[in-house]
Amino acid sequence: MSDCSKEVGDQRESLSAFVDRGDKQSAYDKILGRGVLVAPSEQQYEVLLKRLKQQLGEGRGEVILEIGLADDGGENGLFDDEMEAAVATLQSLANTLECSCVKLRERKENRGMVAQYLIRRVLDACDFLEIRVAVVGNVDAGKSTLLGVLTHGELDNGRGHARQRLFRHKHEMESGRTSSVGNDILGFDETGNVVNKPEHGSLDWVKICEKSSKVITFIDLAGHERYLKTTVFGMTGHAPDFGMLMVGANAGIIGMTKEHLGLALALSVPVFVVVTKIDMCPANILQDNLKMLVRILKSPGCRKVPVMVKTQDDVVLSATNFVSERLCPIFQVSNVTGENLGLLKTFLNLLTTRMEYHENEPAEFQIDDTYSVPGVGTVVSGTTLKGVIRLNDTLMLGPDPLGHFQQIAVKSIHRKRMAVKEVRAGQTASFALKKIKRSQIRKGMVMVSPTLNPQACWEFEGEILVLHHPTTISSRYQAMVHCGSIRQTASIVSMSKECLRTGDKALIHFRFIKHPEYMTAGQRMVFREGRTKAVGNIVRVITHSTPIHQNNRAKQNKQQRYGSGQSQRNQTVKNENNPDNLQNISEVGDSATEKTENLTQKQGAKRGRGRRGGKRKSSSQSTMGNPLPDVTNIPPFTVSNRSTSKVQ
Ligand SMILES: Nc1nc2c(ncn2[C@@H]2O[C@H](COP(=O)(O)OP(=O)(O)OP(=O)(O)O)[C@@H](O)[C@H]2O)c(=O)[nH]1
Repeated sequence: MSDCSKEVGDQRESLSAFVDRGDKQSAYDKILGRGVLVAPSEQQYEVLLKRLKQQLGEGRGEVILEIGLADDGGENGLFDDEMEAAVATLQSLANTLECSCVKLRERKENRGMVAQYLIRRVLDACDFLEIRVAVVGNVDAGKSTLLGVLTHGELDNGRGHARQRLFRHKHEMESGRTSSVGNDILGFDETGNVVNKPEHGSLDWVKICEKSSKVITFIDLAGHERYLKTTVFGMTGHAPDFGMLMVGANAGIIGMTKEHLGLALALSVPVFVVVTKIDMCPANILQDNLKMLVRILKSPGCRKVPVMVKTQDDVVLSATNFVSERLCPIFQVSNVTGENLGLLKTFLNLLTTRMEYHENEPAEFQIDDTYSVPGVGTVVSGTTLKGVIRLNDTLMLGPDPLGHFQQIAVKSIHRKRMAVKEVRAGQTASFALKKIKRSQIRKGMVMVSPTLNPQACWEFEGEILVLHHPTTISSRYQAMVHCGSIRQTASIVSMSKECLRTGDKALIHFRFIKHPEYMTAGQRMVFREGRTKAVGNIVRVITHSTPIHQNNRAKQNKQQRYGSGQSQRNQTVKNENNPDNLQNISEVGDSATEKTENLTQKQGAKRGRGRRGGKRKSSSQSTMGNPLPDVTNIPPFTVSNRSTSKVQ
């Protein structure tokens, strides 16, 4: 048995198990057992049909079933003729429900064979299941290259050939570095075949979507520390279902790898790892780097169960158990020879969305970008978080700098550049809006159902865990709040503890410094500045009927006058805590490279202070306990900076 089978073997789903989960008093009891599909009676067939339909609904159109397992602890497996009959029944059930039925794997058990099948609904041309995968990892790990190879079906030459198709900016072409949040798609049809067919080097997204039952959207994030702000925004604002952490086989866990892993963990995004460049890495170095990776994943900060994926069986087992968040499948691939890319594709084909969907919930859509399209007008893109949004629906767009929401009509809807009539929770989309200028909209705004009667907030309370801070955090500290597609500096008004160090938890009262935002209790948030990072949940949103900004400014000015002394005191406090949390990731395998990096960072910070003459800082650059930024210089009610370029 492989490592993978050992790790996840006990969690296997079987058809009998899922039937067993139903109402015990109903007819399900009578159809339990290994032979349930072999020769079902008419009544049993109807019950199976009903259960399969329900299961497909829960799985947003697909389910993986295992046939031949005994439900009573008896002997597993079906004889050949029994298996044939069972598969015929399953095929017939699938056909009745307009689904495909594809064998994923089979294995020999003590009595006979056990097999796993993927049942996937055949969707019409306008519909497809969408899974979002955030691609993270250090510079040069091969992120853009892997995406180029997967989406364009052409191997790389080891010198940056495949990634050229994905770069969006001239400077990216020249430097070979990703700096923006990019989207690439990979479509699978109902039988799991890749549908991407580039024509003259470019992909027609509409064609891919029309032919696909499932579309994987890769959110390609920058690996360089300089673009960390954009990477954090990609992880929070684009609501990924999964994170794909890329590691270069030669380089191992260096630079931003741990930072990105920590971010995914903090946001509870399940992660799988792809080790690239195995074609050019000496075996001993690969083994050393894999050992280090496994050590980090198992460390108290991560508490993952790493699993090397080497066979088709491993793929199915890890994909079916992946939602558990603890499992961390590891792939070893080469973008040049194509080794193991087939396993990775099968895995991607089997991933299921994590976002729940309830048709009757009021709609909520978060905006992560805005465009002005000639002939169309203002277009916003983002993710549907709840409910359904249909063509010509009227929604509330906001909040504006005064905290107001305005009614807005949806003129047209696109999913992956394909015109559709509706979008549901978990799906990304672009809307053309009527009678609104692009300058009136910014990232972080929402469009919600009028029934929600949305309220904007300047202040909120969050329960926060400090993952890393060199000294202590106290009231008046300012840093960037990332929450969904919100990205704004907030200051700490008060805390349930006097000061916070690495590993501390506290209830914190925050206040945004520029404009009010729309938030809801329960949302995950990241509070960060450089490598200082705190994560947590919004527990209370404090809404005010009138803007409190002006009052706050007076208060903040006062605080600013007294802030500096306090900050100097704080800076001298040394962190002595060593809690069992995410910060431990950085303690595993600290290398000389990292130390050099930290040093460079510190020197950079010093240089930065020198340049600014140690006085005024921009809000996003403020450091803990240092004087607050000059809020008087921020115009009271202006729309925040909205750059058209995504480079940050
Ligand atoms: N030999 C070999 N080279 C690879 C492989 N994958 C990527 N490369 C090369 O590694 C270099 C860096 O790859 P990129 O895809 O740009 O790395 P990245 O992680 O996207 O880097 P950023 O965009 O800066 O974050 C390129 O020259 C690729 O051709 C691989 O599997 N084998």
